Amino acid sequence: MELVRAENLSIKYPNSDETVIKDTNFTIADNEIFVLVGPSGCGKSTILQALAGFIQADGLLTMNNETITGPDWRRGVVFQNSSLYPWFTVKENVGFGLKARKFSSVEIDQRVKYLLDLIGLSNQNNMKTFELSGGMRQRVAIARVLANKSPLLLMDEPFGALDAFTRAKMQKLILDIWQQEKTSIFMITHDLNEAIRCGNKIAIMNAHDKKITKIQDNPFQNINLEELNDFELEKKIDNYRKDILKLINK
Ligand SMILES: Nc1ncnc2c1ncn2[C@@H]1O[C@H](COP(=O)(O)OP(=O)(O)OP(=O)(O)O)[C@@H](O)[C@H]1O
Repeated sequence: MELVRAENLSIKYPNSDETVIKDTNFTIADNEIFVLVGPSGCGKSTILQALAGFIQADGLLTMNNETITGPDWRRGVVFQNSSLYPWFTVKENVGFGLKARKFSSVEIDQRVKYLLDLIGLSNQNNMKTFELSGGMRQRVAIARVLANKSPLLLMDEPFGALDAFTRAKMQKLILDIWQQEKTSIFMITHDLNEAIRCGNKIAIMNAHDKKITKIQDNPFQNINLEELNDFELEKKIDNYRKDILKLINK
């Protein structure tokens, strides 16, 4: 089932005459991980911001056939350095959105407990977030968004600030979460290995066209390249990566 549809989507920032995105088209299906790659400054975050409802776009942009007109709990956003509430505990940060939406404390406790288990931070539930490592903080940011049961997660370079080892663990976590929660994910990354490990679909932009120029199915989802011991498969993935790079650098 289709969740998001963008048709002839064009975007200008209110303070500028420049058209950043011009006539782009894409759809995101239910329970799909849609990864967007492209060179710096091509407009990836701009598309994410329109999806989040932070900026207005021309053309059609719908979720569940409703035009996106502003931010909404159904679209949860995770940034590279998501700010948590430093004076709140891990548990309070994760439950914050549900409290604001007036869920009962029993419901909040249940959901928060489940999510802390899922992200592997049950033992840290009473820690203040300034006491956590960068990777732990990003896990809390993801759980905070998941708490709302948003059907769509929007992630802008969510692991960009993390070391390679933590990053690989976070990619696995995202895949686990996606399987458990059946959510759709729109993710921006600069890391093609990350795109290949996480995406069902890989969407590509280049520096000139101001649009998504190609969307392809990813035949290699869930393969951790760090642990790969199959030379033939490695070669295939390498060629696939090179093809994507060609389109990015076009
Ligand atoms: N708030 C803003 N007001 C005006 N122009 C902006 C604004 N934010 C971004 N832009 C411009 O829009 C274009 C696309 O920026 P955007 O941040 O979407 O690119 P990006 O592909 O996400 O880049 P990066 O990979 O470096 O994060 C750039 O030319 C940028 O200068």
